[in-house]
Amino acid sequence: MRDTSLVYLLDGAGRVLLGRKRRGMGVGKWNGFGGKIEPGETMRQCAARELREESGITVRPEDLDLAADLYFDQPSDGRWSHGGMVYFVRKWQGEPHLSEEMEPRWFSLDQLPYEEMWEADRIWLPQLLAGKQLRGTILFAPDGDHVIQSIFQEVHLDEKK
Ligand SMILES: COc1nc(N)nc2c1ncn2[C@H]1C[C@H](O)[C@@H](COP(=O)(O)OP(=O)(O)OP(=O)(O)O)O1
Repeated sequence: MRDTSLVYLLDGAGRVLLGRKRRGMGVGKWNGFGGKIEPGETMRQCAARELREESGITVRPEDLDLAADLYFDQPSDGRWSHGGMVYFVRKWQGEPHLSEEMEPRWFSLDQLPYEEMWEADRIWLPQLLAGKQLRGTILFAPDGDHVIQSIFQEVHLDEKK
């Protein structure tokens, strides 16, 4: 699969914007906003486009703060393996709205719905929210949903804006 972006809005008042996926990979789960990179795009452009398409929110690619460089490893069917760049953003324009792909909702940072999120999120997302930058690999079980193993390393991520 093509590499993907994943964006979380932070409102500076202790809340994060998540979306409940309404179709495709991870349907029914709360997640950040994102999707597959298109030919000719940078990952930041992909992140800004996917966020706009899925929530109506507009951001400048250079306002995205890179937080993690992940690899979603699906050994039972390598076609689903892909990289995922995770960003936080604190400056945006517009109000989140329902789209074909996502139902947006603000959550308090101390009450994230981990039971209804991807299994490994509870390991890496709190670390990113605490200000760490991570590189990591998440190894999926053959069902493509449950996680067998995940490995994360704190790093300094440097990406051209
Ligand atoms: C551990 O696995 C995952 N965890 C989290 N938190 N997010 C994940 C995981 N695996 C994939 N994702 C994210 C990465 C992307 O943001 C989406 C998948 O992208 P999608 O398939 O929805 O891409 P689109 O281009 O939007 O799809 P369409 O072809 O439907 O437009 O999930």
